[in-house]
Amino acid sequence: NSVFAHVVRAPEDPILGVTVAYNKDPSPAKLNLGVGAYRTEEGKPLVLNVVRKAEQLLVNDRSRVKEYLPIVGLADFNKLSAKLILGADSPPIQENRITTAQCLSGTGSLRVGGEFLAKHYHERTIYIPQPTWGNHTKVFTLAGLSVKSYRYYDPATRGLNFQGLLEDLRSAPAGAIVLLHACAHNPTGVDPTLEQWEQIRQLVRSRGLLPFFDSAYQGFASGSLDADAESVRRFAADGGECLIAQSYAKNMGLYGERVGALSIVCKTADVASKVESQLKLVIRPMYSNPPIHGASIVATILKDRDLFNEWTIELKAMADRIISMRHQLFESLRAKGTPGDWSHIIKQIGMFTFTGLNSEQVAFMTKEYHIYMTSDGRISMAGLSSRTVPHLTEAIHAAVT
Ligand SMILES: Cc1ncc(COP(=O)(O)O)c(CN[C@@H](CCC(=O)O)C(=O)O)c1O
Repeated sequence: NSVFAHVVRAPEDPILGVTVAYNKDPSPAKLNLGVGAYRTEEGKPLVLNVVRKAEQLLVNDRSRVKEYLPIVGLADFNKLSAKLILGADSPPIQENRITTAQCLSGTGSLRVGGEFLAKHYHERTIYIPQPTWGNHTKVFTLAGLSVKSYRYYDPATRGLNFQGLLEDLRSAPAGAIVLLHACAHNPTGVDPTLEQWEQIRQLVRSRGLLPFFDSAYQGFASGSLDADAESVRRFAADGGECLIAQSYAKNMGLYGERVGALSIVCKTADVASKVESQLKLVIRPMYSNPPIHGASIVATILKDRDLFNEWTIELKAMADRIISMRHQLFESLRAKGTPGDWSHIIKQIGMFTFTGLNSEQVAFMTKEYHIYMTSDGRISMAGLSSRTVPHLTEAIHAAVT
C-alpha cells in the first residue's frame, strides 16, 4: 500500500476554504463574503484598466525577455515599491539605508522577513494583534519565531482596545518584534488614530521593540495611498529600524500574480547592504528568484506619471464602492429595524466589516441564506453589491432575532 497511507486529511483553510464551500453551493442566491478580493457592482473580479494597459505595453515591447530575475527581484520594482510606501522624500530612501526584495506577494514578504529575523535577530518573539489575519501565526511559527499576541480589539465597543494594546506592548520583552497592520486592520477594520499611532511609535522606540509592518491594503482603506501609509512613514522617518511587507494583490488587483515586496529600514547604508546579502541566502533555497510578469506590470505603472494617476483614480473608485456598501448595509439594517447597534459597519474601514456575529449565527446564515463568510463574523464588503444588500440584511436580521 501507499507510503503516504498514514497521511490524514487536513481541514480547509479558514479563509480560502470559504470559497471552496461557496463554489460547491448550487444555490443561485449564494453570496461569497469570505475572501478579501474585490468584486464589482456586478459581482465580478476586476482587472484594472491600467493593468491591462501596462500588460499591453509589455507584450508590445519585443525587447523584453524571460530571463531569471536577480534573487531580490526586479530592481526598479523594488525602488518604486519603497517609494510608494515611504514617500520619495523619506530619509531612509534619501540616505540609501533601506533594502527591498521583491517577494511572493504579502505572504511571501512576511515569510521571508520572518525567516530573516529568526536567523539574524536576537529576540525571536513576535507579538501579533488579537485578532489578526489567520495566516500570520502559521507564517511566523514556520519561519522559526515564537508567536505571542497583544490585545487589539474590544468586542464591547467594537473598537480598539488601546489601553490593552499599550499594556501588552509595555510588558513585552525589550527588543521583541511587533507586527503592525499599516492600515485597514484585518479582520476588524479598526485602525489606531494618528495620535494613537504616535503613542505606539514612542512606546515601540522607548522599549526598543522592532516594528514589522504588514501593508496589504495601501490606498484601499481611505482611497489615498499617502494617508494609508502615514503610520509606516512616521516610524520610518524617526531614524529607527523596521521591516515592511507590501502586497499589490488588492490595491492593484494582482492577486494571482503574487506581487509584493519586503523592505528593511536600517541605521546605515552599510548595514542595509549586508542585510540584503543575507536576504538572498534566505530566498535562494526557498524559491530562488521571483516571477517577472506581475512585478513588471507594477513597475510599468509606478514609473509612468499618467499610468500612476490612472491607477490612483481606479483605486479610489474601488475604495469608494466599498465605503458605499458600508452605508447601504447600515441603512438597510436600520430600515429593517434589525436589533442592535450597527454603526460599526460605517466606522470600520478597509475591506472588511467585523460584524460581531458569532460562529453559530454565521453557520445559520450559511445554511439558511447561502451567505459565505469567515466563522469569526468577518464579511468582505467588496463581495457585496446594491443588488445583494437586501439578501444579506434579511440573513443578519434572521440571525439576530
Ligand atoms: C493583513 C494581510 N496580510 C497579508 C495578506 C496576504 O496577501 P497576499 O495575497 O499574500 O498578498 C492578506 C490577505 N488576506 C485576504 C486574502 C485571502 C488570504 O490570503 O487570506 C483575506 O484575509 O481574505 C492580509 O489580509
